[in-house]
Amino acid sequence: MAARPDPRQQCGPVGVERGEVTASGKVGVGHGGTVRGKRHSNSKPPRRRSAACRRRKRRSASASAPAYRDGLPPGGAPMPTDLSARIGALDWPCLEQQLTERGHALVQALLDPDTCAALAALYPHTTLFRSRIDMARHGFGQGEYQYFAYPLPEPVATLRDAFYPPLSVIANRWHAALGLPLRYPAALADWLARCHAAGQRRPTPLLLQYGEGDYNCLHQDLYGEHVFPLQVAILLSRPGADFDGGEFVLTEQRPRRQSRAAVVQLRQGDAVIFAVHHRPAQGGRGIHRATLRHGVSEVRCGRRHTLGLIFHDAS
Ligand SMILES: O=C(O)CCC(=O)C(=O)O
Ligand SMILES: [Fe+2]
Repeated sequence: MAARPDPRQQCGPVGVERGEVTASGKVGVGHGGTVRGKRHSNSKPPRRRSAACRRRKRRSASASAPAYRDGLPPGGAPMPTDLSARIGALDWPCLEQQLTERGHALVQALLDPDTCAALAALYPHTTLFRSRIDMARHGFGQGEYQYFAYPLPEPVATLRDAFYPPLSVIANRWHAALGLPLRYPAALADWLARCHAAGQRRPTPLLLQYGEGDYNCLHQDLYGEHVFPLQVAILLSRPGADFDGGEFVLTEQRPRRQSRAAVVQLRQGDAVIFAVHHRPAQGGRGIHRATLRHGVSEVRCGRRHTLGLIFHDAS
């Protein structure tokens, strides 16, 4: 049978903008600059499981193999040897256009399933991490995440190193467009040296883990005065197989307008690049600052893991 043409907008061989669902509404207004902004109550009414969730629960109860391979040694995740080169070879002009027009861009199938599974399997290796956050305890949502400790394991270090240079070019153009004087150096080490000199020394790349009923409230990942304006999240689990629900959501607030929401449909191994807190947006009266927040809708069933790459370190 002939393959159906993929209606999604292509961004070169790897970067692809997948179809997205957008909606308007009053979401998260008025928390400009709030670190992990909008919070709400964690008490929820009892949930009715969908038939698909019930079927998955029965299947996973009888399955003999775990969803993820376990027991990888620190730094032992298999890394595609060409990962750095592949990131450099992405269609950056196309990704920049998407970022500048919408505040997010999608890179399809950046990591292969084995690498995703190996990364998710790092979660129980607590010695790899500097701290673990219970989201409900902080009012951030429900679920948990851990910040990696330095030295970052592979392929996390390579991913962060390789994404930074092309993103710094975009970040500098955004700053120029917004009339901000700060410019970012071309190498991650130089940017991190600036963060460290200002007391932001703790690594921020993180691994997130969600179970049934978990969610991540809309927030901004700000950890101090020094902010790199773009970040990356990579979905490590398989939607529809490892979990249902749990969609990556972004909201954008423009001056004097209601917020716009976007659901980015990620598949396992896809990376979404997005604005941490602001992006330049073209308005009727010139360029202004749009404010962004991101989060994850409720995971209806199963388990979802994500790798987050944030480029400023934390104080
Ligand atoms: O789990 C997700 O998709 C969101 C992760 C996130 O908030 C982050 O990487 O900063
Ligand atoms: Fe985040």
